[in-house]
Amino acid sequence: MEEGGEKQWSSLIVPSVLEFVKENNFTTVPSRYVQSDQEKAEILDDSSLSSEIPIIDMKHLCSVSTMDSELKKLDIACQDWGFFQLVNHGIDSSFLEKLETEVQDFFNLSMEEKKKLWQRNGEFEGFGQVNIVSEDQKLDWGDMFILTTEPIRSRKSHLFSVLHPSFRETIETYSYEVKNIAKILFTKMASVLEIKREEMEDLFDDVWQSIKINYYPPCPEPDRVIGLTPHSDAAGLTILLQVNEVEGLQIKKDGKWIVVKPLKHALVVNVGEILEIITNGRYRSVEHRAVVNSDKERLSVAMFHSPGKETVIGPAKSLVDKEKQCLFKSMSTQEFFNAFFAQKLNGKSHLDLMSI
Ligand SMILES: O=C(O)CCC(=O)C(=O)O
Ligand SMILES: [Fe+2]
Repeated sequence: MEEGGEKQWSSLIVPSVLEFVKENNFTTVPSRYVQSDQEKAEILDDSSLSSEIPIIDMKHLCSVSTMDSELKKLDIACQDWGFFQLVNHGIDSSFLEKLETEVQDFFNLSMEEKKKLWQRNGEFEGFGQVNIVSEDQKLDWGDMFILTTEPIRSRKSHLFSVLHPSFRETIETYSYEVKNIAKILFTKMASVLEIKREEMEDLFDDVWQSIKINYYPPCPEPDRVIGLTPHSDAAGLTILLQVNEVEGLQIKKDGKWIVVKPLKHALVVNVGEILEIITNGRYRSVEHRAVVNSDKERLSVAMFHSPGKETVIGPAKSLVDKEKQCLFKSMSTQEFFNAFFAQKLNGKSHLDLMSI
């Protein structure tokens, strides 16, 4: 669907899982949410590696005496894991608590209130789902709300204006703070990879940031459903807050699923496909998923950071000049996203589109 010359990644409209849970007394999950045994049996969970997911300290990254060793840790985290937990990031704890409470209140709004914020036909932002391309596709056990936060000119006023003013202000502040963290991380990564600083800055100067709030209701048969289908993020960098400290996020490492244990107020940072492309494959965008449980709801807030829609993405020139081998094609962020959202989530399969 085209609007103002921009492609909208329309997804089929699906019912709210939270509403279903609230309105029905049930013990068996509707078939549309039941995953095939094949999908589930494939890989085992492994909790022993959870504690090895790297933790990066932002203060160490930014202070002269500790910078070098923390940069090394960052580099290894992005190469070997594609994921790390960021601590001492500078966002105030009391602010994060406010955000967490408001996010919870937001999903508890009445259905009537939520309808004002539902995806309009063919639109991507608002309450709803993404990557739903057919009526018989299995659905995830979760609801989501998506909003573009940057650039400010791209904000959808019909959604922003309906948000409660206090929540709107919280989202604006959070968006600003997280954007700055993302920009610092991009610069640090450029320095350790010896990508020219200006080249990285130019890519993310007009950063395109969106917020996605995920809500996974409890499920009486958690092992038969999936909260969020295995995927890797299309973005450059995702910065995620595990809101209510309920486990659910898992990343795939060496064929096993590893839990990313919630650390209070730490930010989970992961490399997305665009960063894998820019770094010519040095940094890896890793497959991850969210599982649900039988008695606790789970919430997370993801912030995605990508180059502006018209910006051309491809392996950084200053890197390829040295490495002499270019692994990916170049295309605009918009074209890359068009391809990403035209299909259902399926691990990392769409990165193949960019491979040379
Ligand atoms: O809920 C989570 O922890 C994962 C969310 C996620 O991967 C996403 O929104 O892309
Ligand atoms: Fe993700």
